[in-house]
Amino acid sequence: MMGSTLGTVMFLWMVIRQFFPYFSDLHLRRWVEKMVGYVYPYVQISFPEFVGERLKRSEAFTAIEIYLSANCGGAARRLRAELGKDSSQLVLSMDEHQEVVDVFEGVSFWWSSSVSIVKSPQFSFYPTPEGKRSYQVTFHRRHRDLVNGRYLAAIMAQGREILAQRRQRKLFTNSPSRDSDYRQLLWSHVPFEHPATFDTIAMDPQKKNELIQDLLNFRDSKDYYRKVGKAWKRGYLLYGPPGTGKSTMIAAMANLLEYDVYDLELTAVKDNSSLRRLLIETSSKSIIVIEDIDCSLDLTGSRRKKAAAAAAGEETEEKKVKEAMRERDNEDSKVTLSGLLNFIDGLWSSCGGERLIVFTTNYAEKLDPALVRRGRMDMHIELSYCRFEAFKMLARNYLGLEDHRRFSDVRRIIEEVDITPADIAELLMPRSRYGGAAEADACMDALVRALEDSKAKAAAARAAEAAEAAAGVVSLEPEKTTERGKAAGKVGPEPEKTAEVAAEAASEV
Ligand SMILES: Nc1ncnc2c1ncn2[C@@H]1O[C@H](COP(=O)(O)OP(=O)(O)OP(=O)(O)O)[C@@H](O)[C@H]1O
Ligand SMILES: [Mg+2]
Repeated sequence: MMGSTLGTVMFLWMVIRQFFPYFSDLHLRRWVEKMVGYVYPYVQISFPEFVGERLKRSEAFTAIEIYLSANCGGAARRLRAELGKDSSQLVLSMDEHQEVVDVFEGVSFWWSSSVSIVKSPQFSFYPTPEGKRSYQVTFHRRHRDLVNGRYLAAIMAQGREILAQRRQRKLFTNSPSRDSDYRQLLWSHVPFEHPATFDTIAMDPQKKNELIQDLLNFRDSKDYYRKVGKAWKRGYLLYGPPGTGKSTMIAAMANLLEYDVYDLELTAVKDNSSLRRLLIETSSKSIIVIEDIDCSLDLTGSRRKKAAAAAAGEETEEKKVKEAMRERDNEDSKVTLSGLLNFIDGLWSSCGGERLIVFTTNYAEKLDPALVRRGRMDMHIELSYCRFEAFKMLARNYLGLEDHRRFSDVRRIIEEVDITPADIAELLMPRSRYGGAAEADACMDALVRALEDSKAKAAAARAAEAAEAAAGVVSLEPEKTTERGKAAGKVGPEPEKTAEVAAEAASEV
């Protein structure tokens, strides 16, 4: 039908050109278009692949591509295949110059894809595609309102949803910034494939649940943040000794919320404005991580300089050289505390939204209070040495053990010994591939031995420390020590009595 209409129009066109040769081309075209409008009631909308100056791929184009391949891919004769997530499945989409029909609320829409060859390749910094691809939709003009109101919105919504499911999450890191190259990418990325989940993290179960609830709440409270007028972001501070699972926890958070991870290396950032540029380039649904915040930023720089100046008189040569070297190292990076605070909750931090900012440190007490106050770091999470509940999770995870005869020994010792989950995990890793009960027994025995060892070592270290302290006190304040010795004599059991008790005990044996 469309063909016959077109034929009629072409015929009319030729007739018009013969009879009105004095019409200018422009007049003619306008007039013809008007005439065609009466006869040909169809409207066409075109969606080019690239829009804008930076040749950013149009979101509408991507959504349409996904929508069409999901809804009417079967109708097209020629399809294009790409490897999807995990490289395990093929994603099919309509190839160029194909036409399919989509029916929405009982109305037909003709979709076609086309590619026009770019004639003169212009000089450009960005890689230009070989041709300009676009999708066209044709529909009757009486459905214009439907298209504007519901049809395009439905396509965008469905396209986005499928894209989110299919999305391969990424782990980004910032490249060292250089002045000379404005076009270099700020972040480089690899696929994010860390397998950690909250099920495999050993920590106090109650704290873990609280954290999970907090994260899920955050993800679902877009409207709430809007209502109270806060930017949609949340800060977490993870602190604890090395090997207690801070980095693992970040991976688990990313896996729970399905966010991308931006691992920000502060020492590679030149100054505050580079920091801001990095922030702007992050997408929403992401976690921005700054590991070991106390080491990566000279937060106490000015104070240390003053202290150094005060103590300069007594300083040795060697100390001065060290100080100078550290100053020089820091010169490359001029990110300041106020720059970092602005990064976290300045005006720029609200662009995008749905972002977590996570800091990790081994020493929470070293950080500037301004950095960790509520509102900047909303939650402080301590990851600490392994206690019995956490140990049970590790035993279940690594050895599949719900219970074992050595659990009671572990329970007794582990409360007194500071051992990290990383150390325990290492001890519980089966040595052979097949595992089994004997393997589990061996692992548990090794663990108890290691726990006893470290308990003995800790006791020895404490004794040595006490002895040293006592010696120090003796050498510094001889009189006081003698007094204290006398006092101690009073508190402790009297010498004669002690001998009596010992004799009694010996006779009983
Ligand atoms: N709480 C935990 N639950 C399960 N596994 C853990 C836990 N803590 C540590 N591990 C294991 O120990 C290894 C080291 O942990 P991780 O790198 O997360 O420590 P960290 O706290 O980030 O240390 P650092 O302060 O040195 O960066 C991980 O591979 C992980 O398997
Ligand atoms: Mg770490």
